[in-house]
Amino acid sequence: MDKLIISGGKRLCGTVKVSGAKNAVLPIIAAALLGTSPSRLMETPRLDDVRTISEVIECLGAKVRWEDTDTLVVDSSDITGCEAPYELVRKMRASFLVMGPLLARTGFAKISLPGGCAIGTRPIDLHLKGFEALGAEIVLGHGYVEAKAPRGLHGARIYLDFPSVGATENILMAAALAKGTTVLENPAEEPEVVDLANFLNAMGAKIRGAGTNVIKVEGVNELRGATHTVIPDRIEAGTYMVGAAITNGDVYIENALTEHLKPVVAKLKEAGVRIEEDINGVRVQGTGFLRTVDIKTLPYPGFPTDMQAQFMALMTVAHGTSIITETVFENRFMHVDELKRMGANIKIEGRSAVVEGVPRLQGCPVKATDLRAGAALVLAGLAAEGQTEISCIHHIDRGYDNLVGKLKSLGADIERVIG
Ligand SMILES: CC(=O)N[C@H]1[C@@H](OP(=O)(O)OP(=O)(O)OC[C@H]2O[C@@H](n3ccc(=O)[nH]c3=O)[C@H](O)[C@@H]2O)O[C@H](CO)[C@@H](O)[C@@H]1O
Ligand SMILES: C=C(OP(=O)(O)O)C(=O)O
Repeated sequence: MDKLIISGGKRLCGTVKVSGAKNAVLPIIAAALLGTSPSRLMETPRLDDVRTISEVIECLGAKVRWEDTDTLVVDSSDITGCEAPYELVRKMRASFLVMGPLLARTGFAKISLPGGCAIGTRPIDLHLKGFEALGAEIVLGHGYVEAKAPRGLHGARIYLDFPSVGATENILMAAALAKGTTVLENPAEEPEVVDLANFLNAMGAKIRGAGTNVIKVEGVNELRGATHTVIPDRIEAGTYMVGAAITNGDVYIENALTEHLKPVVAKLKEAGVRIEEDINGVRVQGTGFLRTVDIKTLPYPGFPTDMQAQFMALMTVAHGTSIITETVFENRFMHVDELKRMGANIKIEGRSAVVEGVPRLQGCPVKATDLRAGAALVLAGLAAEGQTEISCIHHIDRGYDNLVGKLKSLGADIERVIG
């Protein structure tokens, strides 16, 4: 098992470019299954999750190849299968996003029930509610979900009890080929949903209102492949912004869209971090003094849950007390125990963590429990006194493209030790 070894205390300085968004490209790769001709996806990040979902759609008969460093070509002209196996779906929940396209394209889909993961049970009831509303028959059994629509799908009015990102995306992909009009109420409004809708429209879909609280879809008979540039990863960008702040550094994050990061920018400014936004990115400078601030995670446009762990790492070395409340997932404080091993002073009270800032963290061996918890430990290690050794870094490999290379280019003392 590989590990990361970080010697803390180095200021991050310089320029880093943000890669394409994991949470945009995964549904977009799934959506390419709808196309009867090849799609070219530019700014595709080199992530384990991209490899996993590529394996899933190859199981279904799609052909996937890299055209150059960051362009992925997906050819789903011939779909030969309708079943996504457990060993792939369990690796990455987002594999479940192939259900909507498969159902719409072939009238049948059999997908392994996605397990939960460290951050919560992560059910799929809203996905299935949407598919049934569109006319699919759903059968659960033997760890699989089967969806059948032999006569095709039809439009429907669907209300989501919670603005689930995945359910919104799965339903949009299914509705794109349904007969008639679908109205989706209370959908997720994340930028990644908008990017998916833009890709689907480039394929010939008729989707209006993505990014608002009502989305309308006019079903069409066929979708063709399209060329699309994936939006920058706002969570990767936010992670490097916190990296600059926690090391009292000075980092220009190229390609960052701060429009997608308003709550993170606002909270970093409240904490005393200097932020200069421009059309090509954002400059983040530490000011030598960090104030604690309170955060509460919410669906977009609220503070993103995917930035909660990273921000908590920052608050562990700020002056004062911070209350961090996680409202989206029921178990997303797995990083707390590991940060406490490094000397952080954190108490969990229900869905909130009370963080008392300490002067400095101490490097030590810690374990990544999930993707963003791992990112938080990297940030803590960059600021800590001494050496931090992070194990189980396969979690981190899911969502950060060339993390070690990018941090090294900013002056971090970090090595990946092959285990
Ligand atoms: C690949 C991808 O895009 N992952 C993101 C996506 O995950 P994902 O799409 O899984 O997250 P959801 O928005 O669906 O989940 C949010 C909440 O809704 C609940 N829920 C979800 C579906 C459902 O059918 N029933 C239900 O109750 C979940 O348990 C969770 O408590 O959005 C999350 C919330 O922004 C992010 O943290 C993830 O990084
Ligand atoms: C939770 C995340 O991703 P996933 O939904 O793929 O687990 C994340 O990106 O923080």
